Amino acid sequence: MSDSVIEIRNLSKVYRDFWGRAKVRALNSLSLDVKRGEVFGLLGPNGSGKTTTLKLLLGLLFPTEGQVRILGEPAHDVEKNERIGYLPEESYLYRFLNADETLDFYGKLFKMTKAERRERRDALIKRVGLEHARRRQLKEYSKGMTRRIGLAQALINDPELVLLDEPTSGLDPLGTADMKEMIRELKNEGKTVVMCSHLLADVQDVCDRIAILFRGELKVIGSVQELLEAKEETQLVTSSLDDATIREVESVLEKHGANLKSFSHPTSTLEELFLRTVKESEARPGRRFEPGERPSATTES
Ligand SMILES: Nc1ncnc2c1ncn2[C@@H]1O[C@H](COP(=O)(O)OP(=O)(O)OP(=O)(O)O)[C@@H](O)[C@H]1O
Repeated sequence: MSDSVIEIRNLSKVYRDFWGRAKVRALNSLSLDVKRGEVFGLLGPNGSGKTTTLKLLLGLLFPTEGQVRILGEPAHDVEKNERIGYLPEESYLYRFLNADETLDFYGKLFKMTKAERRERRDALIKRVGLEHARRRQLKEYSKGMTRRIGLAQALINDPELVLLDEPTSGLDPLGTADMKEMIRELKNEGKTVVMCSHLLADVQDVCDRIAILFRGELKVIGSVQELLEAKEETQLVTSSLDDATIREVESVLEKHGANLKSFSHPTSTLEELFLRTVKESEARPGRRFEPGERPSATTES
């Protein structure tokens, strides 16, 4: 079995107007892979093509050029969607159903038996922390509760791959922490997660790898650790040193018996990386960084 759950090759999407005239090139020759079991973050400013990518993966849109294979099948094969969970940016759940009825409804769509539906529904409601509100109509739900039931719905079919569009948007810090924990749990269960988000700190916390899109083009891709680690610098953390020792420390650290508590490359934040990528992409539209390469703070613009 290939360890790539998603294989995107030279994918382009041009939206056309009513008369078939090209209106927007939302994606331009995108190629990337998502590996089994990783949490992958798709980032980019508004309108950079993130949602378009997710919809192409689900086969909800047809590509203008290029190929997408997902779970070993072509993206237009809708049967593979039975193995995928999708949390859209905007919830499209029925407002007059309660949480129990909602999950029961989606369980029926996946042809689950009554007993399976009940078991799955109870487990998911517990998992997303909605036990107190399971019999309230969704129209009464807060934004955070709506995100939670949306996630439960996305997981009803116990999917191998979960696509999350802005999973933490509108959540308070507690809700965000819960959502991040739930994403980590999905990873621990061996599931693959792809998430789009503008909330960079959240992405930094949960994603193994990220890609940054800019106007439909891939600009940066790599592991979060690799992209944020400043290899050209070294950071030492020691026990408190007196001034004299500090002056000598570069040459004689070991001789002075300092207690070296950590030894690492300092990391920047995903926010810095994101802003530098956008700035560099605006200044030099043709510039594309190699996998794992990143625009440095000193990149000229
Ligand atoms: N149905 C559509 N018809 C025409 N243009 C569209 C359509 N959907 C998206 N677009 C355009 O395609 C581009 C990419 O949009 P997309 O929604 O994929 O971006 P995004 O990165 O998800 O943005 P956001 O962060 O705002 O959600 C934008 O210029 C958008 O206006």
